[in-house]
Amino acid sequence: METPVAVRGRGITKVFGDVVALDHVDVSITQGQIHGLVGPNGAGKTTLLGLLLGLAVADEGSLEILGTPLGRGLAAPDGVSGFVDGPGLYPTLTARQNLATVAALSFDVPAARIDEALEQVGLTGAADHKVRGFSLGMRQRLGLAAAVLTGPRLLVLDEPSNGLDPAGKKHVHGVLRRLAADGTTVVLSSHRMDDLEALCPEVTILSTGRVVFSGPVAKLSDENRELDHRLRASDPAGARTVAAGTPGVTILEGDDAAARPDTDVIVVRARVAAMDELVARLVRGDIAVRELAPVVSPLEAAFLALTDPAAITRQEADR
Ligand SMILES: Nc1ncnc2c1ncn2[C@@H]1O[C@H](COP(=O)(O)OP(=O)(O)OP(=O)(O)O)[C@@H](O)[C@H]1O
Repeated sequence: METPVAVRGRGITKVFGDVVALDHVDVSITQGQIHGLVGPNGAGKTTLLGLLLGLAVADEGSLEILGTPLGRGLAAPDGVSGFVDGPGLYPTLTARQNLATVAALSFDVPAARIDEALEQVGLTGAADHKVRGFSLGMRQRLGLAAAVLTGPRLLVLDEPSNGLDPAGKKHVHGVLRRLAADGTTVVLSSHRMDDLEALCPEVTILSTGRVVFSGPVAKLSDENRELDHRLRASDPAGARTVAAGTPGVTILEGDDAAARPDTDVIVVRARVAAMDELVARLVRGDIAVRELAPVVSPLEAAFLALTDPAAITRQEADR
């Protein structure tokens, strides 16, 4: 059975003057999932999210949202809400009044939903405070409350974790996971790989308006790519000797190592098979492995490799 999709875009192109913000983008977003959009500055993430929200219209291509092809008019498609470039809030109104203005624009939002939405994002205590005094993280959470107020089936969020402290981020992640578990599709952009890895089973990586990857995060783990790992062992000097003698393993030194300033941590670069061999040799040598963790995650490594301008130029030359 075909997986139901909430968003299906084919050949989407959007041009601003002589800037091609989106260049024949194909994207499919599975219903009821949290889908991450990632890319360097200017890659086209906000432009794509804006199209999903009906804030702009593509110059070319087709976009189907929640089973309905998008027309040429500027209007939020039915069942879609969210924000780009930060949530639009009225600073002189309270949090509750801000949500009431959103509710007033929609016929079917019961007043009780406002309190529920405030509670959902952890702002009950600040409900009657003016937004003017809110921190960036509080504004982000209020923006999320406004977006969920109408019970959207597709939630579109540009950098929703921006400005959130660790507790706020955990709270917002929980809200998004619960929404997805209840069937809402969430599309969000982020520059934080750890957020995307924690939340998104699937991601789309954009680079200068083009899709360089779209699909399950698990598919990005390329066992043939060398990855840098931090290694902390019970016998640091012994571990260094074993690593130096393991084929396919390089010990990084100095700035390349990007290690914590601990003296007992070494940074090794290897493919998965060589890393497995290193661990086996350490264990055979009675050296306990206390920590072995990638310096950058597989998603971040893939992101850096796929959006590297030199790699993109090579791919274009190969076409
Ligand atoms: N309204 C506009 N007018 C002119 N150029 C625009 C407009 N909106 C976007 N662009 C350009 O389109 C390109 C894509 O911009 P976009 O904001 O979508 O990127 P982004 O991936 O969201 O970047 P960031 O990570 O910096 O937010 C950029 O070169 C940007 O300057």
